[in-house]
Amino acid sequence: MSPLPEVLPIVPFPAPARGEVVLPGSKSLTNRALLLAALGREPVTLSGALFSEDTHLMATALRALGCTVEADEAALTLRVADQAKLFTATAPVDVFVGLAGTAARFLTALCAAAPRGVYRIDGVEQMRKRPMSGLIDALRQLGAEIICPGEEGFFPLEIHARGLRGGAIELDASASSQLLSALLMVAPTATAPIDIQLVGQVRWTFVEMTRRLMAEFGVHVPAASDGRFHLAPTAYAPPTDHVIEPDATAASYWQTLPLVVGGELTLPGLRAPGTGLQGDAAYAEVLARVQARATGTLLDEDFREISDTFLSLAAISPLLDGPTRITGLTHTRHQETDRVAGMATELRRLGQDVIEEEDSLTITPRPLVPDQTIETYGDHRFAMSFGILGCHDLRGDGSPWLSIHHPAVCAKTFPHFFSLLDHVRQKSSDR
Ligand SMILES: O=C(O)C1=C[C@@H](OP(=O)(O)O)[C@@H](O)[C@H](O)C1
Ligand SMILES: C=C(OP(=O)(O)O)C(=O)O
Repeated sequence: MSPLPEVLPIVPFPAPARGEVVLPGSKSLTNRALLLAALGREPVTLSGALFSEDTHLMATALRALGCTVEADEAALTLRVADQAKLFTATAPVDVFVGLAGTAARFLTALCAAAPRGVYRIDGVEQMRKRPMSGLIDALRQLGAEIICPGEEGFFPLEIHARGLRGGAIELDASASSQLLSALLMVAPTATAPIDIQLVGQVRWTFVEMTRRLMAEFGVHVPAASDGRFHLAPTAYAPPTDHVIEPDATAASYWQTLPLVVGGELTLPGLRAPGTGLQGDAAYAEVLARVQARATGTLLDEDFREISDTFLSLAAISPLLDGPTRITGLTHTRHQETDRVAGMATELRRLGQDVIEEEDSLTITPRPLVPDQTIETYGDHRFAMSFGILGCHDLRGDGSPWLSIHHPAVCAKTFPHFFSLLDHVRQKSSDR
C-alpha cells in the first residue's frame, strides 16, 4: 500500500458502485477480545481481527505487560499466550495508548487490577483531554492507587497496582460508555464481589457488547437492574478460537456510498441489525428511513446509541432530499476531536446551511462549493465520511472537486480505506 499524500483529491465514481467489499474486523471487538484473552490462562486465537493503529496499540501494550501476542496480518489472526507472564515486570512499565479510547480505558482498568507493579500510561495530546475521571474514581474506590501527574482526572496516569478489593462503588460513565465497559471486564478479577451503581446516563449499546463478549469468554454478568451491576469474582474461561465480526461502523461508509453514486455493494459477513454484537449495525435502519422519506421533509435521527456512524450520514447530507437533523451528539465533542463543531465547520466550508447546538446538528442542503479541502482534525471518521461525499460527480465530468487533508488518519481503524475506495471505483467502472 503506497503512503497517502498530505492532501488527497477524491476521484468521483464514473459509474454506480458494484461488487463486494471485504470489511476489516471490528475495532471494539478486537480490543475487547485481546483484553479478555489476556485474562485467561490458555492460548486464544482471534481470527478476522482488525489490524490498525488502535489494535496495534492494544497488542503492543499487552506485550509490554508481559504476555505474548503473535500477529499474523496476512491471516488476520492474533494469538494471545503466556498469560502467566503478565504483570511480572519488576521495573515500571510504560504503556502508550495513542488516541485509542478503547485501549486507554481498558488498559487503565487492567493495570489497576494487576496484582502488583507500577504502570505509567499516556497517550497523544488529544487523549490527554478525553474523559477518564469516572473510571479513575471508581478504581480508586476499589483500592487502586492512581496518580495523575498532570491534570487531575486525565492522562498521563501512574498506577501502583495491588489488585482490586471489591465492594460497593459508584461510577459515572456518562462521558464515555468505555469507562463502564473497562470496569466490567476487570471486575471479575477482584478478590471480593463488586457492586457498581451507575450515576448519570450511560449509552448501552457498547456495554451490551461488553457483557455479551464476556459471556463468550466464560463470565456471565447479569444485566443491570436499577442501574446496578453485581459482579462476583470469577475466572475467565476463554474459547481457544474466537471469530471477530466485521466492523459495523466501517461498514457505514460502504452502505452510504450507493446513496452518493448509485448502485449496490455487498458486504460479506456483516451482521444485520440486532443479530450481532455491534449496535452500529442499526445504521442500516437509518439509511432505510433516509430513502423512505418524502422529498423536502425533515429527517430527524437520534444517533446517541450509534454515534460513531453520525459522520457517515452528516457528510453526505448536502446530497439528500431535505434537511437532516442529527441529535444525541454531546458526548462526541470529547472524542477524537469535537466532532459536532468540526462537522459544522466542514459542512459550512462546502456551502451548507448548518445549525449547531450542544447536542445536535441540523443541515439544510445548499449548492456544494467545489475545490475545498476538508480538515480532518486527526479524526479518521472525518477522512472516511467526506471521502465518500467526494465520490459524487459534482461537475458531471469526473474531475475531483473535494480533497481530504491528512487522509492517513484513517489508519486508526481502517488503514486501507482509500486504497479500497480506489479498488471499488475501478471494479465499478470495469463492468
Ligand atoms: O466501547 C467501545 O468499543 C466504543 C464505545 C464508544 O465510545 P464512547 O462510549 O466513549 O462514546 C464508541 O464511540 C467507540 O468508538 C467504541
Ligand atoms: C470514538 C471512536 O474511537 P475511540 O475508541 O477512540 O473512542 C471512534 O472510533 O469513532
